[in-house]
Amino acid sequence: MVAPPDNDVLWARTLTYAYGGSPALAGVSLGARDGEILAVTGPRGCGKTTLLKCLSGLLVPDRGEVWFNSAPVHTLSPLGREQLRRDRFAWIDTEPQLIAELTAWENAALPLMLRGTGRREAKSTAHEWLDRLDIGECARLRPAALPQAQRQRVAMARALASAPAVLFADEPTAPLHSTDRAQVLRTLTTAARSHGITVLLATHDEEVATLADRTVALLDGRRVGSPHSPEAEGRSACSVSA
Ligand SMILES: Nc1ncnc2c1ncn2[C@@H]1O[C@H](COP(=O)(O)OP(=O)(O)OP(=O)(O)O)[C@@H](O)[C@H]1O
Repeated sequence: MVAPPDNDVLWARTLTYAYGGSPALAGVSLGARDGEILAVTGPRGCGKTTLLKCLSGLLVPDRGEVWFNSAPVHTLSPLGREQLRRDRFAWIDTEPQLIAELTAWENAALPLMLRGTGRREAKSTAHEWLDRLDIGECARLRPAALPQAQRQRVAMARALASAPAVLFADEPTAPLHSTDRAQVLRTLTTAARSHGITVLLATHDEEVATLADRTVALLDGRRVGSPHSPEAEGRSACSVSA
């Protein structure tokens, strides 16, 4: 078995995935370093979402491996993957997925409380992040009372409040107005950098990708414009062994 490089928080080798026989990923390898913002780019349907789902344990690849902090993800049980997602990962979807019955701060605090953080501490952390994302005044409102751009900020606050090791963001600013997009993205990337959060950012927008440290481009489920194996990405210091 090939061991992942030490300085990669997330590492994947030759990921292959098909939906009912229709291929979505065909042998994608990559590594994400600790605290890095890595953009996954490519046209619609090229496999960005599927790649993020395989990396985060939402999907199990048909073939290939995923490692998080040098531990295999692809061999974990469904419960093990669920715990990993709850305790170490966060996800921001294109459409904000909030709980309608909860207020903005309760939504943002929920992942922390699910991990066992006390209500008072979770509330205070949630309020801090809502303030940082300029929606502090919406803290007591329910999602239905907020425009979509504000709901997406609540979803971002929820993801960041849980201080994940890895944040998966799937076209997170697509629903935002273009004037809002740059500011929200900058807030997101600045917050991730200052907290050492690794971000996997799927986007078809080249401008969004410029905020990342590095880009992995996909086309038809394959990597393009770069080596196909993470071993070939110039990381001789983290040599792998058979
Ligand atoms: N649940 C599904 N069932 C069947 N096919 C799917 C499913 N999800 C994605 N696909 C197909 O798999 C391929 C890759 O889709 P994926 O959503 O990963 O790409 P993407 O780059 O994220 O696209 P987009 O930018 O539109 O979200 C596409 O051909 C898509 O139609």
